Amino acid sequence: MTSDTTPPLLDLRSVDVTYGGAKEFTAVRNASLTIAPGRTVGLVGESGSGKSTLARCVVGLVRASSGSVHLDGEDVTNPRGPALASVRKNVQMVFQDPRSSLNPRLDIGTTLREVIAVTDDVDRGSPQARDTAVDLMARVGLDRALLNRYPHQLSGGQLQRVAIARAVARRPRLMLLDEVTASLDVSAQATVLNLLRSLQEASGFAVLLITHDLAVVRYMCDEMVVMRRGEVVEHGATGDVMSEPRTDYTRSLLDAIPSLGRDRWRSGAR
Ligand SMILES: Nc1ncnc2c1ncn2[C@@H]1O[C@H](COP(=O)(O)OP(=O)(O)OP(=O)(O)O)[C@@H](O)[C@H]1O
Repeated sequence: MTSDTTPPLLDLRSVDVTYGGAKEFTAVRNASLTIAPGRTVGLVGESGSGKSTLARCVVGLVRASSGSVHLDGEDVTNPRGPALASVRKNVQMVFQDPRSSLNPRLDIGTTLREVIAVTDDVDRGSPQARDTAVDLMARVGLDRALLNRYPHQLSGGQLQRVAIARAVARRPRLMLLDEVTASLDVSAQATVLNLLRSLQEASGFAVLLITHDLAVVRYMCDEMVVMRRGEVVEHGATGDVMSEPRTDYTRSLLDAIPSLGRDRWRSGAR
């Protein structure tokens, strides 16, 4: 998809993230990571290894205490001003629980049109915004009738598709997906994973996919990154890392993949 000479879309260099409080704690330590345009990179590691913190640092939700983050060659470390605008425009993050990331007081149409208004510089009540919202619903495989419903009236899988539609509306170059299928049943997982693949094929955004489920990585990701205790301990082509892990830690994670993993989602809706 991309050649080795393609400059990275995301370039983290020696990033530390330290949480304050009574006892300081370094959750990410000397982490370096590049993601080329259009690539799908899985980020795995045991609970508490720093995966979410790393992603949150990229979007500016937590500060890097040292190191740097570059997006498309631009320094967006601890973004403010133009750097923040650049991150907001180019990077979208989707979280595990769509119920807590969508405003319960807004119907789905309003939620989408608010984002469309900002992205496309149109009035949120304009016919253009309405048409784009309808188009987005079609792209994520949801009935347009759901535009008039509120979050509590949708299933978890439907809500996650709305959250993805809202992220896609910004036309990001990088999507950070933090356990987006963890709260879904296997059928809804299949729908969301296959949806992400088709959206990515159509739009070409890169993905950093955080998951505990290595079968998801095997199904979705060109590359995988392994974190342990805040450090990046392995990064390579998914097939290479899975067939020849360089650390015992990665080997132990791989041993935990359920045997049915490989083709669990192939028959899912696309
Ligand atoms: N706001 C915070 N303040 C203090 N410590 C935090 C904060 N958020 C996370 N941590 C700690 O930082 C470490 C890394 O957490 P993080 O959520 O990044 O790990 P993770 O790999 O994403 O874990 P999980 O897979 O369980 O989501 C953990 O020890 C966690 O307790």
